[in-house]
Amino acid sequence: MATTALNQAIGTLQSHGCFSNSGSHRDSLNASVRLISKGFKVEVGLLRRESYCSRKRSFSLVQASSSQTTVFDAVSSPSKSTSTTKDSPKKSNEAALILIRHGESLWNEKNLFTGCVDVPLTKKGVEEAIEAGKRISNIPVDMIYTSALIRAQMTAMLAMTEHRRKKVPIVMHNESEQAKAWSQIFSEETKKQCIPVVTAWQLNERMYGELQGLNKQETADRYGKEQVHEWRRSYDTPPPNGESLEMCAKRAVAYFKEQIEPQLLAGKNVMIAAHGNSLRSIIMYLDKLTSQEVISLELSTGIPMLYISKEGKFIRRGSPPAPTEAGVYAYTKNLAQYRQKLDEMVH
Ligand SMILES: O=C(O)[C@@H](CO)OP(=O)(O)O
Repeated sequence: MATTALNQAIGTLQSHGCFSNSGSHRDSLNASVRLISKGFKVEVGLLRRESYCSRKRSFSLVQASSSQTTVFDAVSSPSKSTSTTKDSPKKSNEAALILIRHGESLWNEKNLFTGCVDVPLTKKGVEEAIEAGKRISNIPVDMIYTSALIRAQMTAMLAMTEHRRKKVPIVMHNESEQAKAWSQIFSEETKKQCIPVVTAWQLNERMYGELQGLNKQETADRYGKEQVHEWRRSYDTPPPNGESLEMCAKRAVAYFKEQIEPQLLAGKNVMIAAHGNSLRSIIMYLDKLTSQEVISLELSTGIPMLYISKEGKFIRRGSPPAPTEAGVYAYTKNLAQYRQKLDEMVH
């Protein structure tokens, strides 16, 4: 294999802008993440919070370290207001966090290592994104973060076509002063009906180095199943000239802490559309998984997962099975009230 310098590759990455439904889920709609760790199996879903409780895990998190960016001022968000609004019935430091891995891409379909190669969704991926949107259609979304890659962006946009609030997701363009100026909105009323979409290369898929474009099965045949599994799932072994999960976490989790966590702490409801490994690293942080536990964390394409951010802690609420699932709204008073408002608006 060629010896491209990793730093060079990461530099390139900076310049441009996963849940397998494995195993025997009793309810496949309910399945979001399957974690098998050191001889015990934890299936996390809406109705399986007890699994995590039984592990006696604490969900407390480190407080966010930096202040909010000004990007979001371009489009106002309901939960920013201190008064009761249509979208956020009650001001609170509680917020919903939806994580979603992109729908199936053309290279997922072909079983090729994709990494930072910018591949679009398949028709099935488009359908998965729409289905995911239905499942979160009653959950408030004030801010959307996606990677710089089209498969995550398509997923976010397609999912939002199903949202009952019918706000318009608007991609923020802050790459230059001109881009910023040329994409301004001059109606406060219109701004209120928009959701800012922030694209960030830091949320990109892990850079897969010299595996990008190779067939996963053929690579396993050539280098051995164990070696390829280590490249794909271990925490600190990078694929040749690529990023390990640890390296991916350095940028993805840092971005989450610096940019996204302050939004959640301010009560904004956030959706993140990203990738198998960038999301694995974020989930590792949210759920305080060890480098051993994360090895077994598998994410399927197009399955949304919900967390509630409250008082600096993240509470995993699994994957909303359907928009009408009563349990979704039993999570918090705020979500129930939000849904009630949506019902009133629609009827
Ligand atoms: O090819 C990739 O970019 C990723 C996600 O599809 O693969 P893996 O499951 O090996 O992390």
